[in-house]
Amino acid sequence: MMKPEKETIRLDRLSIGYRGKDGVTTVAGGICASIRCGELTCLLGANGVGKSTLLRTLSYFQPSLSGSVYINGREMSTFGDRELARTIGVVLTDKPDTVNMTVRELVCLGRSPYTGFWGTCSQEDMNVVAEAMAMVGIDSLDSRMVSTLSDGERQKVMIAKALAQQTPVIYLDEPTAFLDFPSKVEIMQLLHRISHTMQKTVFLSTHDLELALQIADTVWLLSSGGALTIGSPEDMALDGSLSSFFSGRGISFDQQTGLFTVTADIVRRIHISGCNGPRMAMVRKALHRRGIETTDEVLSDEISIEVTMSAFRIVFKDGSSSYVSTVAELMEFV
Ligand SMILES: Nc1ncnc2c1ncn2[C@@H]1O[C@H](COP(=O)(O)OP(=O)(O)OP(=O)(O)O)[C@@H](O)[C@H]1O
Repeated sequence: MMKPEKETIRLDRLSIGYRGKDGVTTVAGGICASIRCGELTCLLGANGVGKSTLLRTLSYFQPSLSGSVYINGREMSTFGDRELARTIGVVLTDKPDTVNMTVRELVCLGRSPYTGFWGTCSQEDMNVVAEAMAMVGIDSLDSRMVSTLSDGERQKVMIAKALAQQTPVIYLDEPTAFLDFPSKVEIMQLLHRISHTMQKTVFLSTHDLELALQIADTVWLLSSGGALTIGSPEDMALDGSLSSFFSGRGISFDQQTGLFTVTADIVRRIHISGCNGPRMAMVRKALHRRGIETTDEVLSDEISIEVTMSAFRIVFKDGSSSYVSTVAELMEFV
């Protein structure tokens, strides 16, 4: 069976960066990649690697140094302003200048590529705005002034504005920055839902690594120097791309759990036995934080720990033992 063609955006030997009076600074060069519709794609990379530069170049806010960007097979530079505004919606993290208006008025601005010179919204435009606000779940904020919104609420409003723009492509620069964890999850799930249910091409940059690895369909890892690795989070976990990308930065990637752990210098080893499960896992986690690795081997010169169904037992070097009920109490003996 033929796979459906999903490529919307194609980067062909794209070089991004800046031209200044002192010459050209290339942030990343020779990028060949594509972004697909009906998927959420997340761009990850350390501070300063060029995520915003790439997003600005793809949004046509800044010129590329060389190479091309194709949207549905057509070179981006051949699009007129209005046509581009009907094709790409961009959500930036900066607070909008337009705070002195209501939420509905701001979302209505998303209709500007379709409205006339005076920007007057028709009934049909208002229906699109209402639909966008409902999709994002902000109907109740309708007449609130934008300046009174929380960061999370404002982010949703900006996403609703992009939806009201009815573009097949949406780019977002760090949409989860400054949000509390549940709001980050909500925004990422919302964007995932939008990409899948509306068949949109959603591409965003983020520093929320674990969230991106759980929610993104495809991940782009951009390294300093401009090297780009692309794949599904699972394939990247299996082929070692994630481990090597983050190696040596105080975190390591656990292929079994698919999670990152803070790397600790191991200074001791302790024997642990008993029921495997969450209680054992939490003891291991607390020990790891203290630089202690657990082993099945009984070590004569160390205490050992037994995890039972209801308690933690510490066996001291002289053979005596004590029971405690919490991990914190256990750590006091370690
Ligand atoms: N206007 C500019 N002129 C020259 N260099 C710039 C300009 N804007 C950014 N840079 C440089 O380009 C590089 C990439 O910056 P960019 O903002 O794209 O990184 P980023 O990955 O988005 O970083 P962060 O995660 O910190 O937001 C950095 O070295 C930055 O200093």
